[in-house]
Amino acid sequence: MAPAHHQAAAATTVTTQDIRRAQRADGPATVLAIATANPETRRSQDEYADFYFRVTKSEHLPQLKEKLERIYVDKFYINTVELYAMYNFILESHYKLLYLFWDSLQSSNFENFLQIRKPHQGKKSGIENRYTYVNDEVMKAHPEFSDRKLPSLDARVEIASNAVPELAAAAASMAIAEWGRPATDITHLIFSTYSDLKAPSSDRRLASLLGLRHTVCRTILSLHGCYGGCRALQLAKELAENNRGARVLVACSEISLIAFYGPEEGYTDTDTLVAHALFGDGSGAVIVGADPVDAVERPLFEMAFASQTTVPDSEGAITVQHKKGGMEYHIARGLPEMLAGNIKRCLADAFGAIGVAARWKDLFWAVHPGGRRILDLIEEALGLDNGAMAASRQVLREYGNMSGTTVIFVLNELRRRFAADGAEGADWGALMAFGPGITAETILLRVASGLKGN
Ligand SMILES: CC(=O)CC(=O)SCCNC(=O)CCNC(=O)[C@H](O)C(C)(C)COP(=O)(O)OP(=O)(O)OC[C@H]1O[C@@H](n2cnc3c(N)ncnc32)[C@H](O)[C@@H]1OP(=O)(O)O
Repeated sequence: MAPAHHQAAAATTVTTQDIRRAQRADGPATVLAIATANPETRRSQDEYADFYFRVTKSEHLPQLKEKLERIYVDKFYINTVELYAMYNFILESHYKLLYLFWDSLQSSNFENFLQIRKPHQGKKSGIENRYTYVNDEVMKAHPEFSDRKLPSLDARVEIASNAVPELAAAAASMAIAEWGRPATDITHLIFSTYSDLKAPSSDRRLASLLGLRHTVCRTILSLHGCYGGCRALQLAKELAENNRGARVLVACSEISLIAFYGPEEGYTDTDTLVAHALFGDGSGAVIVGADPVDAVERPLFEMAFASQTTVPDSEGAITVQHKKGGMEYHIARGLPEMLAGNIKRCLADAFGAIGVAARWKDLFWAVHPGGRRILDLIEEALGLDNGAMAASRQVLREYGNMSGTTVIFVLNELRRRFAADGAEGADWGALMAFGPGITAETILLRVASGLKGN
């Protein structure tokens, strides 16, 4: 063994810069696996108002029920119910006339005709289905959840402390299986949720459920709302690029049970109705790491750059607060306009910082589908083609707004689309989410080799 003074001399030849350089990865953080999960109960938007008003014992408030239906069904589509009844009448009594009608429809506008046959398709909200943890059994066991004036936070928190990490484990175990390496190779875990308010929190429980190593570095993000998934991905990027060999598991899990209660006449009921028209439950998991291992890991998207922008004068536009009767939302009426009005600034902050002048039309888009109108207005503000937000719209249609988790569903949907067509088309894209603040997060992505040529 070398004498102590020789060891000290050797140590001084290594600089902190050397150590830092050795710690850093060579390549950019890369998405290596993505998976999603939902609770069992799937509810179509058509039946949601009936379910919601029944389980919250609010059927004595028909005007609020009508309002909820107005929020998610286009009046034209309600009218088509009557049209469809008329069509059935003709079918029974005037067969010949119907034939002519049918013939003309086929030759002119068959699509519209099909819509007549499917009157309630949630056209206004852009949502057709949602998955929810709350069902008849939950409400039977906890009738107090219906009334936000009753103290129910303890019971909600207790349920969420199990349900949230369990739902996350369903997505994370699929992501780990896709990744192809053992769960014990995960070095960092970032968990984002607004639904769990206990400590030790969902990150600790998820690590146990997955059998992660006891030295895994855990971080829990709370109350980021709809930008939680994007924030977690941005942190994963920093960790992966600054810790050579790091493999970061990002997990997001939301169950809207924490904010489920009945409508209340005259008291912020439009916020409650808008929230109950949009929000669904789900979990998403992403594994992020730099320098993918050849023939073992499959690089899906490289994360080239990430930024956060706070929209000026917007502090009160989206707020959430835990109260004794559950979490209360406020979503400003002008939110879609406010986001669309600031979208170019958020993109300029992201792209300007790296000196990239992008044509928005040349990018692929993964935008948090907060609501149909938000996607419409952003698309319009950026002059994008109609199909540019197809992945976001598809997720909104099938799952609703699952808060911070939603963006992971959108990323997964994009991956599916790229894998199906061999990643033809746009190479670079923007992943965006927004939430309380208003905080907008942007990640510049590039399609990676694992998605090309499939
Ligand atoms: C939680 C987070 O951190 C981040 C988030 O994602 S927050 C959620 C973000 N989402 C939104 O803000 C929703 C954006 N809005 C939309 O997508 C659409 O406006 C919508 C689907 C809600 C309705 O569609 P629309 O085409 O605007 O329909 P429109 O006919 O104008 O409105 C229907 C009814 O909803 C009401 N409404 C619309 N937005 C509202 C809002 N934010 N608050 C209260 N009421 C609202 C309208 O006043 C109207 O009511 P009346 O029929 O009584 O007049």
